[in-house]
Amino acid sequence: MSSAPSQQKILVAVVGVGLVGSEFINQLLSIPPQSSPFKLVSLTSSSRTLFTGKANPIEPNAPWKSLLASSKEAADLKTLTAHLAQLVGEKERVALVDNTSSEDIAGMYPVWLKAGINVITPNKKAFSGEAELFAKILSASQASGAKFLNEATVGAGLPVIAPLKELVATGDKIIKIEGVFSGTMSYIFNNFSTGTPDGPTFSSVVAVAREKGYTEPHPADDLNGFDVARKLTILSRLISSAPSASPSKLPSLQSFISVQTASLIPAALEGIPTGDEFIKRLPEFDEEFDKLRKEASKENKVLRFVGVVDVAGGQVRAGLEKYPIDHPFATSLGGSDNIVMFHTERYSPRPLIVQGAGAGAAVTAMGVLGDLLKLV
Ligand SMILES: NC(=O)C1=CN([C@@H]2O[C@H](COP(=O)(O)OP(=O)(O)OC[C@H]3O[C@@H](n4cnc5c(N)ncnc54)[C@H](OP(=O)(O)O)[C@@H]3O)[C@@H](O)[C@H]2O)C=CC1
Ligand SMILES: N[C@@H](CC=O)C(=O)O
Ligand code: NA
Repeated sequence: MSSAPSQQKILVAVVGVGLVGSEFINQLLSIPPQSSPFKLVSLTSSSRTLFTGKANPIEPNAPWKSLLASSKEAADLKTLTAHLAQLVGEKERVALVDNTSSEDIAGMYPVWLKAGINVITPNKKAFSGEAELFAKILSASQASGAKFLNEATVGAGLPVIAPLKELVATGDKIIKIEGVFSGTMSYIFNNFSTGTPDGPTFSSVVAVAREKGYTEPHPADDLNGFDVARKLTILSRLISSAPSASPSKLPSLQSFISVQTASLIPAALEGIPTGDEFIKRLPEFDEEFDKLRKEASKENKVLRFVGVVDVAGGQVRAGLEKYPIDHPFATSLGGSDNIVMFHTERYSPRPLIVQGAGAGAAVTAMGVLGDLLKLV
């Protein structure tokens, strides 16, 4: 019996070796080499690049951190692009994994896709930024056939993008998507608002969330709701740009700034430069948040910071809303969980619900590696 012809391995270049990037590399290298469909050929940090070429890929037990740190090649996207484009020219399949949150790297996606390099990423910037960049990404991918996959941009490793693509591609009609999309906001309101009129002060919950590392270094970067607005932009554009999409009432978003976002930053604390000062002054506003909690409790409700893509109503919005104490947003969330409800023609009147950890290196890297496996 003749054995099946061995498949060409996909050559992988990683840009960004921080929290998610390092975990991603470890998960990738933990696939046994004999069964791995990948060869890791390049690593780039903010200062250095290591390019091994396909004959000499980075092996599972290689000390990749020190190899990268001691590389003589300075990080330079032009050179990296040339290296990778040359590999594609040799009829190899190449994937670039962007594990940064950099706008500059996001701006390179059209170039990479045009060159036939697949792009995999948890970085929200390209898909939630200027509409022109997103349009360039779509047309570059269509022209070359190279794919861009971004499951981990919404709900980290939770399946959100993939099921949404499948619902739309199989002809279901999305009526509304609503959810708790921010791990940080989830933690804050799961602890602040439990249905009772009293509880810990808002500022103390935010301070604990910061100590536990759930918030950005400057908590205003979570409380402004922009992270949620970016995730909603990604979902909204996915619905509108799907090949099978029919005209919808959804607004065309110029960027995540176009999302109606109700920031939780008190006006007097707008623009405070440091996280420390912000945390120090936040207690001045505890009474306002306490009033909101009491009002919700009177109605037997809790407060949750949610995002809504209301396709039927033609609205994309992020903000604080009240939910009955027996609603899944009140009963089933713990820690920094995300929850996403898809209300569709088929999933009606009961929605399709996805729930679980929506942040953290292990689950985010899993989402990225899962996307990479979709290329195989
Ligand atoms: N952490 C999480 O739970 C989740 C994260 N994400 C997304 O995953 C991505 C990575 O997040 P995370 O790992 O937590 O963040 P980190 O800050 O830990 O890592 C980002 C890394 O990118 C590097 N970097 C920045 N600019 C460049 C550049 N031009 N070239 C090469 N490397 C660069 C940074 O290097 P340096 O430090 O030297 O600047 C840093 O090591 C982000 O887009 C984030 O939004 C998505 C879902 C959940
Ligand atoms: N800061 C984000 C993490 C991933 O996007 C969150 O709070 O959900
Ligand atoms: Na996801």
